[in-house]
Amino acid sequence: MIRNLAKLNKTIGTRFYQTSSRGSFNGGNNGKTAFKSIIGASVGLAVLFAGSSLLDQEKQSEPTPIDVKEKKPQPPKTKEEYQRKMDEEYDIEQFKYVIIGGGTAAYHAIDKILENDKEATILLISKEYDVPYQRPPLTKSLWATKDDNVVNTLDFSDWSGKKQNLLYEPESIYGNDVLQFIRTKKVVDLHIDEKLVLLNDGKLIRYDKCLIATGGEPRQLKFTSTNDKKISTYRTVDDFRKLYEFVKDGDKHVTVLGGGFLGSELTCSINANFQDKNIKIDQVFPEPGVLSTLFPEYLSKYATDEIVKSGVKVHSGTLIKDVVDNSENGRLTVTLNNGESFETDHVVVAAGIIPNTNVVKSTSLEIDTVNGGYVVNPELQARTDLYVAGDVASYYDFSLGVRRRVEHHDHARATGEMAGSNMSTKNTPAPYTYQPFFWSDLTPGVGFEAVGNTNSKLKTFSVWEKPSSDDSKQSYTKGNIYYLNDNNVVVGVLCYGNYGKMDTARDIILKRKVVQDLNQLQHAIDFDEHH
Ligand SMILES: Cc1cc2nc3c(=O)[nH]c(=O)nc-3n(C[C@H](O)[C@H](O)[C@H](O)COP(=O)(O)OP(=O)(O)OC[C@H]3O[C@@H](n4cnc5c(N)ncnc54)[C@H](O)[C@@H]3O)c2cc1C
Ligand SMILES: NC(=O)c1ccc[n+]([C@@H]2O[C@H](COP(=O)([O-])OP(=O)(O)OC[C@H]3O[C@@H](n4cnc5c(N)ncnc54)[C@H](O)[C@@H]3O)[C@@H](O)[C@H]2O)c1
Ligand SMILES: NC(=O)c1ccc[n+]([C@@H]2O[C@H](COP(=O)([O-])OP(=O)(O)OC[C@H]3O[C@@H](n4cnc5c(N)ncnc54)[C@H](O)[C@@H]3O)[C@@H](O)[C@H]2O)c1
Repeated sequence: MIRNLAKLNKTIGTRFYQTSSRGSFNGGNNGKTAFKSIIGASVGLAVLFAGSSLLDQEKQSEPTPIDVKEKKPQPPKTKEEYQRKMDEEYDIEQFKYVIIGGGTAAYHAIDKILENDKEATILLISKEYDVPYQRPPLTKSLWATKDDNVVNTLDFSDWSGKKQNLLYEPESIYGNDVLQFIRTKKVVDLHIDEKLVLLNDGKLIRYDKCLIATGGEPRQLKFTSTNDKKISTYRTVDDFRKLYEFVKDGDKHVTVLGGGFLGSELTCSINANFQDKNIKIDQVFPEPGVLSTLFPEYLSKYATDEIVKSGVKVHSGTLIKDVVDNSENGRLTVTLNNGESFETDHVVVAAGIIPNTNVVKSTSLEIDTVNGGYVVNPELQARTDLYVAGDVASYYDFSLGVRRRVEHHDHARATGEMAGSNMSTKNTPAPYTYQPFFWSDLTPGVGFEAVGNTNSKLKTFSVWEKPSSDDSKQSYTKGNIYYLNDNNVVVGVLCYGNYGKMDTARDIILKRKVVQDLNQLQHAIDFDEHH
């Protein structure tokens, strides 16, 4: 914290916000960001810094003796006066906006607040060290740089070859009179009536409006070995740095537990980029194939076969029974529930996330007992002046007509923007009616964008482009998969290898048309030509 403040202090007087260089994507904000040039005087800067620097220190000043004869202490007359006295006594700093969590939803909320409110004072609190960054490249492009210095630069090229950096904005834009950043501190409670946030070091902060954007925590599994250097979860840039440092010199065996998005993407990226350095991977998961909660059975099988062909040893339909330290060779022994066992150097557990709903303890906030997460109204409020966005929000999906929770990037971006906008608008807050998309890339032939309810338990109808002669080896190159509910209404669409179709897919879902004859869907979405 002190180190951070020292760093932040260096930026005093700069008040310089950089425009993001990132491009736009389907449903994105067209690359526009309010982290833009705001150059001006640093009014109030000293006050905020002085306040922040006290966050980690005990209050040192002696109490001033009161002359009892001259002045009788008067009880506070108004709530505001009471608050002011309390804030002075306990060194409580006040911010117009307090954002809990330093991820994607938080970043986009701040961006909107800066756009709407020129008087904003914002405090961002994250339990991570790093300033907000995007997570998708952690399982994709960051592994493909062929530059071991990537752990320091976090520079990479995206799928189109465009140069990117993992951080949404450079460090230097945090820490000034408008935007403060507290890192490596956890919010442990919220007093909603008093509008107070409690940090794990005992400090209190007062807000006018607050956003909970705490995402989720990787599910931990218990094994006999408790060696947390060799058995890890994977969610943060720090997890990336550690795993990359571990595999970069080659000659290792890695076990990935999980056949969902994270386990499958990570397996494919490490395998594709480090196979030539003799990194061997076993992937273990209970489902019959990868991404089987999403892909129809035949496609999950195809994707799994592709991963096997790329050199990974896949154990589908299998659970890891235990992981034990092997004292003879310092490695780990993995035992499977089918009786097999093998030696490994590292186990990555990718077994889903648990939404972080542990920030409000002294007041009850409704938690969705089915989907998890804090229940919000259409304006993304859990209570007046308290908003929730991203992975941790349980919201009502207007176009699907169900309450749900979405654990994907575009939803975090869009709800972050919406919450930030609603927190700072002078107008009536707007409802979140957007239908977010998500995407994944595994092996070079396995990649897609999808929108809506794409649960593989639903009835699906797939339309595949006939492969050209060059593609003849690959069975599935480009296709559109439609997910239909019991009433034969399309509720989800997955465009496999067929990019830029999400708006058309959204329109189909929004129309809620009963599909009388599935062949009507044959040409509902065309195939793009440039890939
Ligand atoms: C490796 C990886 C790859 C992904 N790839 C894709 C992809 O390709 N496509 C896609 O659509 N989605 C992808 N996702 C999912 C997407 O990144 C998430 O849905 C998104 O990051 C959620 O954003 P969020 O802001 O809600 O939460 P997060 O980004 O998780 O941010 C939450 C932040 O809050 C902090 N925090 C939590 N509790 C507290 C507390 N009490 N006090 C202070 N801070 C706290 C956390 O440390 C974290 O910094 C990926 C996820 C991961 C992990
Ligand atoms: N604003 C948004 O909604 C949004 C969404 C996703 C990614 N991004 C940005 O994209 C940048 C790149 O991120 P990344 O490298 O982790 O993701 P990526 O390169 O895997 O994909 C990013 C986007 O490109 C699409 N895509 C992937 N492969 C494609 C292909 N072969 N042809 C056409 N489109 C394809 C994806 O569906 C996704 O929309 C990041 O800067 C990120 O912030 C923005
Ligand atoms: N492209 C993307 O959208 C993308 C990419 C990476 C990560 N993410 C997000 O990151 C988070 C983590 O991803 P994930 O793949 O871990 O979650 P997931 O829910 O997609 O998959 C979880 C996997 O772990 C397995 N699993 C769960 N409990 C288990 C247990 N007790 N024993 C053995 N296996 C168990 C499941 O069977 C499944 O294979 C999710 O929110 C995900 O949406 C998204």
